Amino acid sequence: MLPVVVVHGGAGHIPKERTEESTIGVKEAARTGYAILQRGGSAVDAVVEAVALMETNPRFNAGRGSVLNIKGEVEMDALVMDGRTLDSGAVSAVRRIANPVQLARLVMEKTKHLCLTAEGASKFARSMGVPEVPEESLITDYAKMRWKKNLEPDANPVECQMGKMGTVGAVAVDMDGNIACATSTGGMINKMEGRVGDTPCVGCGGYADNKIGAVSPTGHGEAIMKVTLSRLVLFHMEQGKTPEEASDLALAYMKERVDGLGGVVVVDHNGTWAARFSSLQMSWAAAQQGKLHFGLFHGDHFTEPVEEHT
Ligand SMILES: CC(C)C[C@H](NC(=O)C[C@H](N)C(=O)O)C(=O)O
Repeated sequence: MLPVVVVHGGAGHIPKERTEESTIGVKEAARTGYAILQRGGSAVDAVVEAVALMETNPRFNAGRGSVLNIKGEVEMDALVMDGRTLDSGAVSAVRRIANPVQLARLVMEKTKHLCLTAEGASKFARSMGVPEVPEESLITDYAKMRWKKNLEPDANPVECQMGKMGTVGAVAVDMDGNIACATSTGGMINKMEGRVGDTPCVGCGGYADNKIGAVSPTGHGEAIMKVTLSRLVLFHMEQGKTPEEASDLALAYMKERVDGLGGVVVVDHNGTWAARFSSLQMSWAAAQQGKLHFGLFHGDHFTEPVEEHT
């Protein structure tokens, strides 16, 4: 099986001066995931490490750089799913950890549950030896500025969500044909305390099944949940659609039915991949057969060689 990894860095509007960094970030994540796959690493390893790298990068709305909730705090959601067994692990509204996706993986591998939330998730992190980090280490000046701006009485609710975006996600197929997905986010700007979005909900913020493929989405979480976007894409693939057709059908349905915009990265069990979005832009990158593909706006498809380790 020819390994492949596809990542996204969010479907929200990225201000012009930040697009370059976003593209660099997704390319780096795709390269990291691809190197793991080429060394014979698993699809789960590849998606978790690719996502963890983007969580650490302050340019994305996940881990450090997350958007703030209404109280000015960071509450993060993350999910990982293993398409071999349909096991998944998630954390929601978790605070003061650097890499929620790695904690989600521990939930999958070390507990009999699929999702841990808030304080319970923090306690579990401590019990696993995951270090607690100071809240301030996750908050960037940019996130603080957006938060303040959105608290102003005349703030425009649409504008509110613009400017600082970058939920992150990845899907991969490894050499053995195993498939996985992972997604991580700080959520929506100035969300209510305790708000849980699509990301940690299996079938919404991601799904992976070796028999079909895998999806990681980004977009307005409430809309994604209403249509269970990830599972909807896979449903269309089960009906014989290609990853690209299935993505476009599911995204069009979300737009028509609930007025929601977003994007997805997708792979099928043959290694065919797609990166599609109904929003204005989505930063994405894919690596397969010695080539790195990437883009940001509709119609973009740039390529460059990627190092092959054999
Ligand atoms: C405005 C939207 C398109 C921006 C997008 N947000 C998410 O994906 C948020 C995540 N799905 C949630 O609801 O918690 C982004 O970060 O790029």
